[in-house]
Amino acid sequence: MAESSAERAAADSGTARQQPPLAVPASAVPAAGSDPAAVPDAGPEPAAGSDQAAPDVSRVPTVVVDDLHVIYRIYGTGTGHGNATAALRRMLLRQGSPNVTTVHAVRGVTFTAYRGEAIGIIGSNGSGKSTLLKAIAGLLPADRGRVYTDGQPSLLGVNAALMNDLTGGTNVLLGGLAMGMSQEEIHSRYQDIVDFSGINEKDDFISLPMRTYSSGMAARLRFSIAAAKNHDVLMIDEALATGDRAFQKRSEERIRELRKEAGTVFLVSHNNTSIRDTCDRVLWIERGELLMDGPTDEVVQAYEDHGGR
Ligand SMILES: Nc1ncnc2c1ncn2[C@@H]1O[C@H](COP(=O)(O)OP(=O)(O)OP(=O)(O)O)[C@@H](O)[C@H]1O
Repeated sequence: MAESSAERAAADSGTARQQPPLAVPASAVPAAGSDPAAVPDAGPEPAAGSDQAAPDVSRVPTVVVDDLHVIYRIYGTGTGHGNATAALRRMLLRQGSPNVTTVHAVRGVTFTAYRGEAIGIIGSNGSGKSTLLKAIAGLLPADRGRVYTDGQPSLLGVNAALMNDLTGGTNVLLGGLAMGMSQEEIHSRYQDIVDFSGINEKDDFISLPMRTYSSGMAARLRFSIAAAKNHDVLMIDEALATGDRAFQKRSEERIRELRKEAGTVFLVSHNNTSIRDTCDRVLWIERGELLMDGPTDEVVQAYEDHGGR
């Protein structure tokens, strides 16, 4: 679980602490499962300290990520014996644990996010963007390092769980309750949420079970539910890529509003135009490392110069 109160953390650690300069070890190995061919290239050589400014004490920090490492452990690899029966048999025979493969998905990432910022996270496939968001949301434990957050971050991913057998309308109610809204609040926002999603534009789909929705429709509804509430920290994983252009425009507008309402928004996307339109700061992650952290134009330009799309 992510730890509480970035302010407390910043105070504890004396906010002005020097963040370690970014170092890309020469021995850096691509994380298993990532596609090295898809990595544009090693990217710009990060100048020590140039891309990770010291925390700004004049603004309110909402998320502090300090030398974060996340490692996935995949059990039973190589043997084909990863199921429960095989595990029980091994226990009964008092055999050791099966082979474990590790994937070091996030490697020493450090940054501070502030209230009012919209931060894009870019990088090639398998570079660690979603893993970083999940770790900030407290859904994955840190192997090393720390994450401090202000309030409970809400992760809105294309895989965010709603109940497929329930109607879109019931999911709006459940999603709202899960986010801590009162029944009255949900009822008063219900029509806005449905209209924003555009689910009912062609027919009364909101009365049908979500399993009848296309993946784009489901993603739009998830975004609309999550965006109905003002979040301290809202994290969006690729949601904008799923809707049509009109929905993307509405989402971008809503992200701008959420920013004005003093939250912090993280957006993971492969759509550089969305990132440019929505974010004022961008983190470029490659092979689990933070390669660049700076103003959107500079970072996206560098990413594109190195073949990123
Ligand atoms: N549940 C998991 N178990 C094991 N390895 C995983 C798991 N999820 C992701 N990985 C690995 O961690 C690394 C980072 O994956 P992640 O999904 O964070 O990348 P990403 O940058 O979000 O990718 P994409 O842009 O393709 O969505 C990859 O090498 C991936 O194979």
